[in-house]
Amino acid sequence: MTERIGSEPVMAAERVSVRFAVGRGTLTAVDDVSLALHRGRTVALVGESGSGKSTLAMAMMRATVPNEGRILFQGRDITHLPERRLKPLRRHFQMVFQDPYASLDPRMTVGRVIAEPLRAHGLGNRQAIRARVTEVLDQVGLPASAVHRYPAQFSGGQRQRISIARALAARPSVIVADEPVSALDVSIQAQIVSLLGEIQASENLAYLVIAHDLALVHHISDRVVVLYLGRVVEEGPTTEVVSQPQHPYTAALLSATPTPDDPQRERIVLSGDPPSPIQRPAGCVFHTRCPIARPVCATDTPTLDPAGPNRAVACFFPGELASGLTIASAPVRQKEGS
Ligand SMILES: Nc1ncnc2c1ncn2[C@@H]1O[C@H](COP(=O)(O)OP(=O)(O)OP(=O)(O)O)[C@@H](O)[C@H]1O
Repeated sequence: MTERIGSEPVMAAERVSVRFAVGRGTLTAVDDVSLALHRGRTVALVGESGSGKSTLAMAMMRATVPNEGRILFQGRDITHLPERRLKPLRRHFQMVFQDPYASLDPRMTVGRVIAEPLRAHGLGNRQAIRARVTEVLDQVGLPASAVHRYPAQFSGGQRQRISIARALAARPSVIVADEPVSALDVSIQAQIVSLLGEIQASENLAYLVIAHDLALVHHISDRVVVLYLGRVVEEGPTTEVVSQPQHPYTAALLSATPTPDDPQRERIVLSGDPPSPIQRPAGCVFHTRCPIARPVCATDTPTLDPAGPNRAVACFFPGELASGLTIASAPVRQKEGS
């Protein structure tokens, strides 16, 4: 798939950093990350737990204010917009969460759940709201009669359809989906992925999909951004990143993802856990776990440099772990003390 993005992004993060004060220290959750969302396209944000995916998404949704950088919506800087001016814009960006059971209020009927954003934004009278609720229910493949029932009366997949209907109700332009299928049975996952695809096409939506591994990303995204300890280590068109990862961390993530066409793929087992985001390593953030790290990686920080059209990688030795075979022959260095 070639990437030809001429239009202005509907939403963008520009050099965003988010830090939290913890105890006496500072935790850097997101470090100088830029990302652009375009209508009709999906960006997948990938990384281990704690890599900063949700924090970045929250900053883009303006649920938090970044410490540095800018958030743009339709070209407008909304980074420091006060809530009263942000509120009318909020209907344009909606979220779908991992666990539809936890994210849907169990005391509300499905009708109320879906109508809630419409009411909150004053989008129509009772009759118009009812009509819209029926419309989005139909769009997600649920009967109009669902409005009278409660979320608990539905299966996991149906509940995720309800969450999607709720996100769609106010006709947003951006949907952030945080692990939208990982809580669902494998048999249901494909249905929800294809539903999200159909809805994206019919509504021309921009998606940001958060995922901790690359398995889902393959089917759902045009572009992938790989985060490690709050930094982008690699980004590019999904098909290219997945077939030829340039960063050893991406290669490691991919090696953990079984693919039917490459069952022989060797696993790169990364030694140790990610370092604490409070005490981030000097040099390359990944060097303490990197199987190909050299001395320079511990002292100098690689910048995110172009690695082909629409691709970028932050590594002094990009491409060294590009294929399963190379991975297998590369010794995995055990870090002392880990
Ligand atoms: N409100 C907060 N206060 C302090 N630290 C926080 C806060 N929110 C997030 N963090 C920290 O920021 C880092 C990034 O967390 P974040 O939730 O963004 O990662 P993630 O990649 O989304 O992980 P997961 O896949 O587990 O959701 C973590 O170290 C986390 O502990």
